[in-house]
Amino acid sequence: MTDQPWTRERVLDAMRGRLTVSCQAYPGEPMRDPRTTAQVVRSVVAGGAAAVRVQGLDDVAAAVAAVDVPVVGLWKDGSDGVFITPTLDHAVAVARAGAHVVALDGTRRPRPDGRTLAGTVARLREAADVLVMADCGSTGDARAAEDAGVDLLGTTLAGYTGERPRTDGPDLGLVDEVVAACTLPVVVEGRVHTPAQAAQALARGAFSVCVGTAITHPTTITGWFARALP
Ligand SMILES: CC(=O)N[C@H](C=O)[C@@H](O)[C@H](O)[C@H](O)COP(=O)(O)O
Repeated sequence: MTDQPWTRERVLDAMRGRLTVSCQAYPGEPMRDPRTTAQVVRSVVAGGAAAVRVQGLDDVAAAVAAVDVPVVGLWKDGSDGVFITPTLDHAVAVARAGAHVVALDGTRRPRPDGRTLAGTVARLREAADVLVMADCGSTGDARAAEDAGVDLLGTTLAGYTGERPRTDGPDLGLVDEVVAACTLPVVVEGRVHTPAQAAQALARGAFSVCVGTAITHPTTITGWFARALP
């Protein structure tokens, strides 16, 4: 629980130049349990995470109760097309679960509820006092999301929407483009697999860097090691 409210300014100050850790287990996985998420969240905060990113309403609520750092919340519904907090209803639910930042699909693809991103952001702000992070897949997405009134631009969907190649590491080319084209803070997210890549991303002018798999997904990390052996 927070002693002081996570105002917009406090959230941005906490994240600026620092590490956000995404703590997600996927449907059917052994760690897919809000209590486990809370333990992982506490562990990464102990290691220096300045903010956490958490998927699912119960997980968001558990994370907010577990740590005193900003919680970026999202609700994944499905795994194809627009699935990261895809509708206004999903976004409002994530905010009501206690997220300080609501991450949502920030692409220009049609949304399942037929709303525009700008309309979604405006209605979400009427319903809750939260920051909004747009998960983008290209510079065009980022420009459109900035115009739509979000607070933060994420490179989360680079390599997942068909507009950019799926690079092995973070898409630093996209980071350069978005930093040059937009004025909002840019969060580098997606395939940041080493501390050096995280530092490189920030050195390119990003506002913050978010790491998921390489810190919190043991099945994938184990696979990297297992496959490296003869
Ligand atoms: C594309 C998509 O669905 N990304 C998701 C968004 O929340 C998560 O599955 C990622 O783990 C997260 O973005 C962090 O990225 P990485 O795990 O590569 O460090």
